[in-house]
Amino acid sequence: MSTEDLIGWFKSKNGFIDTSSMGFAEFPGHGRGAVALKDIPQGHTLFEIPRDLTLSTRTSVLPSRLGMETWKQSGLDKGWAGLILCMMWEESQGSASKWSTYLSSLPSAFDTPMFWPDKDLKELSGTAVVDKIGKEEAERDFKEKVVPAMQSRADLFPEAAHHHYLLERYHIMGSRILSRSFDVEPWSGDEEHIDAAEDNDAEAMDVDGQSLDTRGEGTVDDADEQADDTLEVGSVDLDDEDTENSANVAMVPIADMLNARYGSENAKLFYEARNLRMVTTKPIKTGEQIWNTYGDPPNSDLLRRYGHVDLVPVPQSLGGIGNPADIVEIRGDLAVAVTAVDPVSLGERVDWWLENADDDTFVIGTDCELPEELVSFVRLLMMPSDEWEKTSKKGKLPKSKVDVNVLDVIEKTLKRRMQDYPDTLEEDEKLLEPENADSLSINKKYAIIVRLGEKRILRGVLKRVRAAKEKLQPVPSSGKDKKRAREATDTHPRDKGKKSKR
Ligand SMILES: C[S@@+](CC[C@H](N)C(=O)[O-])C[C@H]1O[C@@H](n2cnc3c(N)ncnc32)[C@H](O)[C@@H]1O
Repeated sequence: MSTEDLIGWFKSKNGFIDTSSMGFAEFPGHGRGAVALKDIPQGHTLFEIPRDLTLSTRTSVLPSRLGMETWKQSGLDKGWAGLILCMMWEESQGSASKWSTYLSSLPSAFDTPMFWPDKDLKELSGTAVVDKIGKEEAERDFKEKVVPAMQSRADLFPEAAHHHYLLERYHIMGSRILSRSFDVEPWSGDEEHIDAAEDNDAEAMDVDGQSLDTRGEGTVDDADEQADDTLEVGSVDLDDEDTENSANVAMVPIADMLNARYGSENAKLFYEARNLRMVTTKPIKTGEQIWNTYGDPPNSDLLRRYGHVDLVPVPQSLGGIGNPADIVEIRGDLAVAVTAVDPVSLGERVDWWLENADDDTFVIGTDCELPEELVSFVRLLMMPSDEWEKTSKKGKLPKSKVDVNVLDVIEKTLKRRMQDYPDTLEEDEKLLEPENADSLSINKKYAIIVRLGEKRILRGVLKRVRAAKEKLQPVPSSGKDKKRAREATDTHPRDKGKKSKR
């Protein structure tokens, strides 16, 4: 499907696109993307998509054909199963579907870990990607929600169209949603606002208090101020329980052809009553790529959802090149495993924490700062029994104050976390050196980039923890003193607490 055919279809369905300002081109390594055909000022409308041209469970007629009761009973109103079924069904309608041209323009092959062989997936061991791929959950939804709904209505899903409803197609549609959908909330403006927009199409619409001409230059001074009115590609990772948000997940033709790179956004999609509007948020020079934002996620999420990673300049301590949005996740149970408290009390403390803090994973970013919650959690695990009793009664989380013993447990936790990766940081750095990197497959290279980003954060935070420990407890110079210092660090706070009580 050529881009011209897609644009022709878009215009025929009342979409607007300023083809004098923007075009589409292949960008090596990025696939297709949008390009400025002339200098474009900030606040310029690049294109507008009528809301009824977005494809969601709200706009497809399938849910009403199936009957809303059956739709809900089958669980198709939760998660992505409903939208996937709509997309498969619309595709099966051929040219009778409003979205036929659009659907045939979408990719059917993906580089995401969902489709990686086990050998490549092993390269991601220890990273935040592995547990979030969701292949089994998708297959369960297919079996439990989609197949029974289809079997109940042979009139809507005839045997002859069987090939549109294979598990393989289900995964492809799921990946299209993962990498290209937007979270499109219904218009929440009051009736008056909608009427005004209906009455006078040429009237400037108000977006977050700022006026934008309907088709031309506007006054988007600060995109950040407008964040609430803007949409990001792939902004929804759905909880299976979430009914309301499921209906918001929408495929948005043309808007999903823009690429994104960390900190590069120069255009954004804005909500309006009847349309979604892509507006430049910065001046763009002729020949430059027009970038949307995917919300600047860490490389682990970029790889999982979109199949690529971002590499931009970062401080030397983080390797000089990487993704500033990278994170490393520390599961609370690692801290529990390295804390020597009696198991009964430990279990009670963990349950109490989960009830009161609702956080079983701690996230560290590229600033390599210790999360306050992790410090608070470790303090909770380590506090003497009498203090624990008081804390549990008060229902207040411990202060995130560090001492040598808390830092010691955190250091052990971080070291333990580092062991989740089969290879060391130094081995990974070596693999990415130019003389070795060329022989790596793209999957392996991306996996190394993701795990190295996480490991460098761990190294950074470990360095900080050790420095803080040293500051609190300077290492004495004589060998004898060193031994004593080691013993003091290793002393468990419960013992310390008992000692101070005596
Ligand atoms: C919303 S689509 C954008 C349009 C897409 N390039 C196409 O050819 O249709 C998202 C996909 O574009 C590609 N992409 C976007 N930004 C990229 C980047 N910075 N580097 C590499 N690939 C990128 C990835 O394959 C991603 O899954």
